[in-house]
Amino acid sequence: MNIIKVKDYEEMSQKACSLLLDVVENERKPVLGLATGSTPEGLYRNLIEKYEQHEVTFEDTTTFNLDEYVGLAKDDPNSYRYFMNEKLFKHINIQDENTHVPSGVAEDPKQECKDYEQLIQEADRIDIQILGLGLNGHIGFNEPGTSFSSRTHVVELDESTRNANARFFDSIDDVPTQAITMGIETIMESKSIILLVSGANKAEPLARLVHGEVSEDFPASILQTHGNVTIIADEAARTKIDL
Ligand SMILES: N[C@@H]1[C@@H](O)[C@H](O)[C@@H](COP(=O)(O)O)O[C@@H]1O
Repeated sequence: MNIIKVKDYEEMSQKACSLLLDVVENERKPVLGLATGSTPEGLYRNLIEKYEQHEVTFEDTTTFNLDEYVGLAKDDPNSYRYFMNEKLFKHINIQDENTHVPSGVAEDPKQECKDYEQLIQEADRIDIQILGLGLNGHIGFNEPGTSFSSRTHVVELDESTRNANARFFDSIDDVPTQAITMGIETIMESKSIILLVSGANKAEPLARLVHGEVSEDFPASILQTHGNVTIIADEAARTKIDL
């Protein structure tokens, strides 16, 4: 794993933006894997800025998001589809039909997972996948214990994950109990992966990811076995790693 050391959140976001733009500029039909949460917001702000400065076009870009809450519709401000529309898609020239987020309100969530997986397979590959890091080592919404050979599936969210994400909702009771997430094997098939890590609360999980054993108890540890992973970590997140 390649680790890029940056000073702070803003530098992490800029660095991630330039790596992503390399792909968008050099692939004929770029396929991006995108994430939600607080961590990639700065990256999206940087991408919008580059677009507004006419430095990039997204007209041939396709995107696949990692996950979505079950039960939240696309116009629910806490849905990840809403997040992506507001934080990125509506500000750039990407075509609506080329942006993919699993539906949280599909009548049959299991079928939705199959259809989503199928779409990813049809796109052939994800050129670059952006990941954040959950405090318990989750990637996407793949909680501890998820099989490394999982494909897109429905998950029960850990109480700790619901608590960590409760800050976005009125109360913990409003946080959905289930989500649809790309599987670990699906994520691992991406040609390249960029993991963004910022802030002191991520220092412990980052250390376990880098130095710990590869185990389904800590899903992000699988990244040690991928041939093209870049971790961009700021100072606060790096206090417990030895590099
Ligand atoms: N499902 C998302 C993940 O995709 C995200 O990477 C992680 C960290 O979130 P944050 O970036 O807000 O710390 O938790 C959320 O639950």
